[in-house]
Amino acid sequence: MKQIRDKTFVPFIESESLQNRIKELAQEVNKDYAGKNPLLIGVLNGSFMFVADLFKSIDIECEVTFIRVSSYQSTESTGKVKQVLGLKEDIKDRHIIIVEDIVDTGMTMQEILGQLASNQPASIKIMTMLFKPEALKVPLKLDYVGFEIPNKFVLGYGLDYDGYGRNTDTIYVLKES
Ligand SMILES: O=P(O)(O)OC[C@H]1O[C@H](OP(=O)(O)OP(=O)(O)O)[C@H](O)[C@@H]1O
Ligand SMILES: Nc1nc2[nH]cnc2c(=O)[nH]1
Repeated sequence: MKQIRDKTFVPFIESESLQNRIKELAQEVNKDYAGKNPLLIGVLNGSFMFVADLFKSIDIECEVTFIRVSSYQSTESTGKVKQVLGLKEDIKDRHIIIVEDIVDTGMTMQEILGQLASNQPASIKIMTMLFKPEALKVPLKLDYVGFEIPNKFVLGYGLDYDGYGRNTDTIYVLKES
C-alpha cells in the first residue's frame, strides 16, 4: 500500500509487467519506423519515465523531444483552453510519435494532435502507456497502447496525485474504501 497525502493506493501494474510491455512497444516502433527517422514527442510531466524507458529500447535512428500542455481558463464560455508549449523542432515532413503516460478523457491529446497537425508533419501517431476506454469523451485513434485500464484514478511511474507520487516503478490504483 502507498499513502500519498490523504489518499491510499494499492499496487496495480508491477514494474516487470510495465517493462516487458514497454520493450514490446519499442519493438513495434523499431519495425514500423525503420529508415523513417521518427521524432518522439513526450508530453510533460507525466510521460518522462515512460519516454526514458521506451527510448532506451528503440534502436533505429530517431530523436526525442518534450512538450508541455498549459491549461488556462478561457475568457469566453468555452471553459478550459489548452495550449502546446515548448516545441522547438521543425516538424514539417517529420514522422511524429506523440508519447503520453495516460489518455483519460482524450481532451489533452485531441488538442495536441490538432496543434501539431497544423505544422504539416509527414505523419502523426499516438502512443500511450495507459488508456481508459470508458472515460474517453472525444473520438481518438490510439496507435500504440500499453495497457487498457478501468476508469479509476492511478498513480506512479510518472503519474501524480497533487504533484506527488510520481517516483515509483509500479503503477498504483486508488484503494476503494
Ligand atoms: O485525457 P485527459 O483527460 O486529457 O487526461 C490526460 C492528461 O492528464 C495527465 O496530465 P496532467 O494534466 O495531470 O499533467 P502532468 O502530466 O503534468 O501530471 C496526463 O499526463 C495527460 O496529459
Ligand atoms: N495521476 C493521474 N493523472 C491522470 N490524468 C488523467 N487521468 C489520470 C489518472 O488516472 N491518474
